Amino acid sequence: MKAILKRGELPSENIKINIGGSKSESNRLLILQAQFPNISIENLSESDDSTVLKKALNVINGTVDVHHAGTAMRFLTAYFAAKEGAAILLTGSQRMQQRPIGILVEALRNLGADIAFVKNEGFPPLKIKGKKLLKTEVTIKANVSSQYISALMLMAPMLPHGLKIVLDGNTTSVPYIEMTLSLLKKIGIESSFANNEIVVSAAKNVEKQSLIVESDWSSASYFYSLVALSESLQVTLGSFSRESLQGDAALAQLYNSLGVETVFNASEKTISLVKKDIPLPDSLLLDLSNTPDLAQTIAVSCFGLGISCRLTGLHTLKIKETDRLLALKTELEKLGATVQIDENSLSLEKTSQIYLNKTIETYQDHRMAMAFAPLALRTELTIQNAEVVSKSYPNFWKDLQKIGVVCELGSSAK
Ligand SMILES: O=C(O)C1=C[C@@H](OP(=O)(O)O)[C@@H](O)[C@H](O)C1
Ligand SMILES: C=C(OP(=O)(O)O)C(=O)O
Repeated sequence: MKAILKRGELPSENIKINIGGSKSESNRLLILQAQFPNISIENLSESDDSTVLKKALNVINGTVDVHHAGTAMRFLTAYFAAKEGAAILLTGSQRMQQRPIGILVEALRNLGADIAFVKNEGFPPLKIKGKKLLKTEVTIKANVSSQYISALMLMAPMLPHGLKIVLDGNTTSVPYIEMTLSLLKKIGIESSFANNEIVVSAAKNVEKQSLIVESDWSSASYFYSLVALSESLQVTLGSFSRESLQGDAALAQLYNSLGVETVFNASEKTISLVKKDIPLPDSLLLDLSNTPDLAQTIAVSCFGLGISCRLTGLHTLKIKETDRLLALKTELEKLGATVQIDENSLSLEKTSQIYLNKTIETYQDHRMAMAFAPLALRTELTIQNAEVVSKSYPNFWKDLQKIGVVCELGSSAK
C-alpha cells in the first residue's frame, strides 16, 4: 500500500488525538506479566510488536516468529532461556535475521543457558532450551543495544538468586535501561543501577496490581514535527504526563527551539503542542544517544524547516529496522537535501527547496514512513509500503488525516 500525501485545509481548532500505549513500556510489562500473572495492564500498545510478543508468551514448545520486533526478539531470548521446560525455535523477518544478538546470547550462555544459532553465528534464528540458570553475575558489552541489557534485567527475577549485570564500555540508550529499572521497582522488585552495575533481586510473586501504560512519546514525535512545519497548528495528545518513564519525552525540550511549545495538562493527562512564531536557529546540534528513535523525525523536521543540523550519537541506527543512516541520506537527497553520514552521525545542509512529487521508500521501517509524512505540509509526496506503520502505530494514517493532511491510500505499485 502506498500513501499519497498532500496538504489539505489545516484545522484552526485544537485537534485531540489519543496515541495509544508505549510499545517499550508494554513489551516490558508483558514479560513481567508472564512471570507475575496477577499484574494487569491498561492502555497496552496495539502495535504489531506488542501483539506478536503477547502471542509468543503463550508458547512453551514450538516456533515463535517475532517478525520485525527487536524488543520481542531480545526479551524473549532471555525469557525462554530461563523458562524451565521451554523448547523454542525463535525466529523473525529477513531483516531480524541480520540484526545481531550474539552479545546477548553470549551473556546468557555464560549464565548457563542452552542456546544455539540455527543459521548464522551471532544472529537469529535461535534454538533455545529453557533451564534453571544458577549463576548470579554476568558482564555484557553495553554500547551496541540497551535491549540486551533490558532483556537480562526482565529475566532476572526468574533466577533463583537474582542477577548482577556488569556493563562493559559506554552504555547506549540509557533511558531505556532506566525505564526497565523503574518498571521492576514499580511492581515491587528490588533493583538498582549505579556505577555500571545493575542488580535485580529474585522474586516468586508480587502484589496484585494494575499498571497504566503512558502513551508512546516516540509516536508523539511525528506530531511535534507536524506542528513545527505548520503555521499555527495546535494538537492535544493523550495520555501523557511530565513524569514519564520514556526517554523520548525529551521531545518537549528538543522541539522548543523549532517553535513547538509543550503545555502539560496534568488533570487531563494530556499535552498540547502549540506552534510559536519564534526565529528558528540556523542550525541544530544534538547528541541523540539517549533518544535514537527521534533521529529520523528531527532530521526530516530540520530539512522541512530549511535549517541545517548535525545529529550525533547515532551508532545504533545501522542495526535497527533498516540502516537508518543510509535510508535517511538516500530519501532526503531525493527531495533535494545534501546529507553526510558516518558511523555515528548525520549532517544535513541548509536547503531552501523541497522537490515535488517524490516517492519515499520505507525499507520496512515504520519510522521512515512516519518521519517523512509531516513533509506533506511543505510538498506533495508518496510514501511507499505505508502499512509499515503498524509496527508501532497502527492508527497513524487515520490520525494524520485528522490534522488536515489529505492521505490517499492505494496499492504499492508505482
Ligand atoms: O528497549 C527498548 O524498548 C528500545 C530500545 C532502543 O534500542 P537500542 O537500545 O538498541 O538503541 C530503541 O531504539 C528501541 O526502539 C526500543
Ligand atoms: C528500533 C525500534 O524497534 P525494535 O528495535 O524493537 O525493532 C523502533 O521502534 O524504532
